[in-house]
Amino acid sequence: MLSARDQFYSNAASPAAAVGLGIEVVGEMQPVYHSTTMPLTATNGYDSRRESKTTPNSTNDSHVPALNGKSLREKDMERFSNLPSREPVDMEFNNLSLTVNLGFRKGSKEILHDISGKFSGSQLIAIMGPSGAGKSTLLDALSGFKTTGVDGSILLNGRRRDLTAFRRMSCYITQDDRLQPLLTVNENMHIAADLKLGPNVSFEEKESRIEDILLMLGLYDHDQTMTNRLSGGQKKRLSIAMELINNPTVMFLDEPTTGLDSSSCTKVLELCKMLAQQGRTIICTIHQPTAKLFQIFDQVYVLAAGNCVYQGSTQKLVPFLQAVDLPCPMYHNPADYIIELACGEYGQDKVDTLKSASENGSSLTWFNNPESILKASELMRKYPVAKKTNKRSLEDTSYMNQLSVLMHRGYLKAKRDTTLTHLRIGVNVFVAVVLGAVYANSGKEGSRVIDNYNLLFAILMHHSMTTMMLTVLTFPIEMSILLKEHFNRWYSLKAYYTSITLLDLPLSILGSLIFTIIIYLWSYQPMEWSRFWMFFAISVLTVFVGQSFGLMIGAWFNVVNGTFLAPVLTIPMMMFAGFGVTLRDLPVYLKWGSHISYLRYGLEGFVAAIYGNDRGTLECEEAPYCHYRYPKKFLEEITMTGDQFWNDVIALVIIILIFRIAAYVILKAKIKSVK
Ligand SMILES: Nc1ncnc2c1ncn2[C@@H]1O[C@H](COP(=O)(O)OP(=O)(O)OP(=O)(O)O)[C@@H](O)[C@H]1O
Repeated sequence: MLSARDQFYSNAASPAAAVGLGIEVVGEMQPVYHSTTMPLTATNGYDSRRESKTTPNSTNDSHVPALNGKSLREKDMERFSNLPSREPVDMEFNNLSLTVNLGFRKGSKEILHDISGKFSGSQLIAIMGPSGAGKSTLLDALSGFKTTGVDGSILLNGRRRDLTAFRRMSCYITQDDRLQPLLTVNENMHIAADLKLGPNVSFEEKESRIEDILLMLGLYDHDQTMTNRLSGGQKKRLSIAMELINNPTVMFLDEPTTGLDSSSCTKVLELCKMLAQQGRTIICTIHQPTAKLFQIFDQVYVLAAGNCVYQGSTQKLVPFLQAVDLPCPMYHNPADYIIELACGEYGQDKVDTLKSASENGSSLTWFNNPESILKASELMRKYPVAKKTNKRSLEDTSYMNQLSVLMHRGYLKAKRDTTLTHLRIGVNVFVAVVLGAVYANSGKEGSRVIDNYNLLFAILMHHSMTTMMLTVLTFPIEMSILLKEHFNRWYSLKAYYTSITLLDLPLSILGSLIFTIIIYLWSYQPMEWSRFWMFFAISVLTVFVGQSFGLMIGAWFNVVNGTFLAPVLTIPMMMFAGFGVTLRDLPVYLKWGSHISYLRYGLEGFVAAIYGNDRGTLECEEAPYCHYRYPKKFLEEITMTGDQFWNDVIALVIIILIFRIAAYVILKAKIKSVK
């Protein structure tokens, strides 16, 4: 058999050119179907126009794909009875271009070049194109995920897109499934329902909506399965299911079929098709669909290096290619062929031909029933101006509801991730035992004051470094989920941030308490309750400082850079703490460092707890010469006064607040920069 390229060149001049998928075009584009292959027509494909005109209760299912032996619509339409129906949304964009900044002094780059297009309601639309053509960029621009550098107009039902209102009715499903791995399908669905529907919708109503969606998406039998055990296709369907809870009208899916086997691809796309038939506008990017998958779409929008080379129905792609004298070779998948053309495999002039034939997306000629497509002014007349809402927040539920649901989710995650929970307690016990064994009784013995001082510094490093590194390593993983869920309006950044701050408190306090009890008793620090609680307070505050510092780094950098930076940035803090070099001996031009070093305040606080408050003479049982029998002498030597405890506490609290606020600002900026 000839290759597509050979067929292309041999067919180009042929009077009766053969085109793909068994459709032969004879003379004036009369399709003749090859008997051995399936023709791509409205009779057995998807006639989206007919679909969109039928009512949800229509029983005309002859052309609706069958899933598990039953017609999709027959089986599933009524299952969505719990989702209120919505007006379909027609999306139109004109002269859309998107430019990205390449960085300082590197200029900018235009990725989308003045493209136009029209995506009608109740349609499943594919944005296709070779790698790097700009599919994801177009999806980002249309969904509002990217707003910087976007030029041109985007209309919804004929009116200029109001991004806030649009985001309330749309959702974005990312290519990678950003799901909570340690929650079951049912738990994930309930969390989504609680965040999106709030406490005013009864549990029963949420449950029945979840049941409907899981049944429809074929996940009902897996509702008790942990998400990390789901297959790729099931994860994709769960991502869709969670967004369906609040019944979006427009859904954007970035490469929903990537990484799935052909059967899962078909299932996911058939599902999208059904969702479209229910009145939604479903827009997917797809790399190069097989002929079977290609048929499922109602409409395709093909990009080549940021330009539109075809826009129209799937069925009309072959006639379009024929019309522009680039007939699809016989037995060749038209989807493959248009991608090959878009790649420039047949020459750049062909790309230009396609671009001008499709008028860079302005032409509606190749739509099904182009004459029935409403113009912007007609759409404006048809759809009244949407009611103005005074609600300022994008989220559907209150801050308190978001916070309590996120706290519940965090609790479930901590309960499931027993390894990490046990590890955190275990590490505290282990380090306390090791240090206790090394520094046994150093707290009461006058001849071992320096040892005890070393112990205090070791404790400080343990508290700050373990929590800092844990946050640096785990937070970036959470970031991707945060970006998706926050964009899809599940919760505000404020609610998320408060929840992660509060969630960690119990474990941090418990870990510090266990550590403090072991080390305090084993190293025989002064047996006074007040000193014990002072010691514990500094421990907890150091843990919080380490965590906040880690959060700041984790919010800014990825795991690799963060893991490198966190310890490196700690070294100057150690230097300025007054350990090794006393604060008195620090060069004048470096004195400022001691004021910003949280380790200095931690160390000073520990020293105040153990040797401050006029502690009496120390025992000297182990050595005849006791240089530091009098704690005051030791304090003088390390240039500390021992009465700064409350100042140290205040300084640590201020540093925690500064780090926390900085981490929040970085997170906010990061979310903005993605746009
Ligand atoms: N922020 C950016 N800075 C520089 N170039 C960018 C940026 N974002 C996208 N691009 C470039 O824009 C082009 C289109 O990218 P996009 O991710 O939209 O392509 P795509 O069609 O989705 O590709 P793929 O199918 O491989 O995912 C690519 O050449 C990409 O390198």
